[in-house]
Amino acid sequence: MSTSVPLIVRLLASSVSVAGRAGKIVRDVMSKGELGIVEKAKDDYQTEADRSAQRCIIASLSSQYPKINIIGEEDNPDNEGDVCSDWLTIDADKEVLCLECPSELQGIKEEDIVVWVDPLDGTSEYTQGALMLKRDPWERWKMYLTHPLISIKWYLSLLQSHYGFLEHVTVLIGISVNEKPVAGVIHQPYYKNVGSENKTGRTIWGLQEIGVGGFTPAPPPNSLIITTTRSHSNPVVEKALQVMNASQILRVGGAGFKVLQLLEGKASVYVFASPGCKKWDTCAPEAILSAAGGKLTDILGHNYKYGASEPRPNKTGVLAAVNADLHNYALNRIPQELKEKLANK
Ligand SMILES: Nc1ncnc2c1ncn2[C@@H]1O[C@H](COP(=O)(O)O)[C@@H](O)[C@H]1OP(=O)(O)O
Ligand SMILES: [Mg+2]
Ligand SMILES: [Mg+2]
Ligand SMILES: [Mg+2]
Repeated sequence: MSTSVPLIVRLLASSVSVAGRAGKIVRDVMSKGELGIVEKAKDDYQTEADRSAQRCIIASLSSQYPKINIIGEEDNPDNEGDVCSDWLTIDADKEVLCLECPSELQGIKEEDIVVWVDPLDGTSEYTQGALMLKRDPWERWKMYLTHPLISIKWYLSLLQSHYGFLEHVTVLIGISVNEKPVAGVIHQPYYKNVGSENKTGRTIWGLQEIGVGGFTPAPPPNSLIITTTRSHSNPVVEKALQVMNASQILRVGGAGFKVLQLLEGKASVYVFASPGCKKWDTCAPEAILSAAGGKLTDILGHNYKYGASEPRPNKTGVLAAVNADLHNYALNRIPQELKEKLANK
């Protein structure tokens, strides 16, 4: 790769390639069927796919950019240095390498950059998607035959909903400079490309001032459609949804997938009034959403900072929208007492 390409563009191009490699690891772990689930805390799981994908990403990026501070979600105490050569990816996406460098980022050095890695966003949906894939096809038919009350339609919709969860899984690589997310990658390992392309997965990228790529942006829906958590709700999260006066609420997994829904016109606002998300969940989505003209803040309307010493949790929740007007609308709808409740937690 030519070193005449500006650092931020090279790093984004490398991140696009390595995110695709990590996505293949995520699919391979699922195909082997041994997920190696570990419970890190209540409702907070890690699988072999989270661990391996992170090792692949961090080893690949740090071998090429040794002075960049790379922070990943998972602790891998046993295997930090153990990365097979097949995982080391030094390719760079050719289309991204041709991008212009934003004027503000022309002189930056590796030391100025912090990269936030979520090797698998939507672990809960990944493990639930696995439940259905694991079941033997013959067992499935037996279940149908021995339960005459279960209609084929009902069974197919159940199957679809579990397979559908895998679509929520993403690999996130967020690039921040001076505490601000400036570029990012969302890779969706289970996205099914329709048409002539016979490949699974897609990679979406964004770069400040330059724009977004890897998908076709769509205008927001005509009515207010909110996207929110499906696996980490609580009464405060629900209260913040009720006050929005939305025409529809979509409950899906992962911060990456919810921001994809905003970018693709499936929803207009993402509301999560709870502290569960961390910096690696929001860095890449925020960078891409801002590059597309959207906005992501906490529930109080404040920007998160992405310096290496910042606390990991996004304590005051997530509020994102496809544009500043809708963000403002949603921000004004959230009652002050709810904002205070989160801020004082
Ligand atoms: N209470 C929580 N504990 C751990 N992770 C959380 C929690 N809430 C949210 N997250 C992380 O934020 C992402 C978005 O949340 P949600 O899907 O609930 O909207 C989750 O996929 C998860 O990331 P990850 O799957 O990478 O651990
Ligand atoms: Mg996790
Ligand atoms: Mg995550
Ligand atoms: Mg994760």
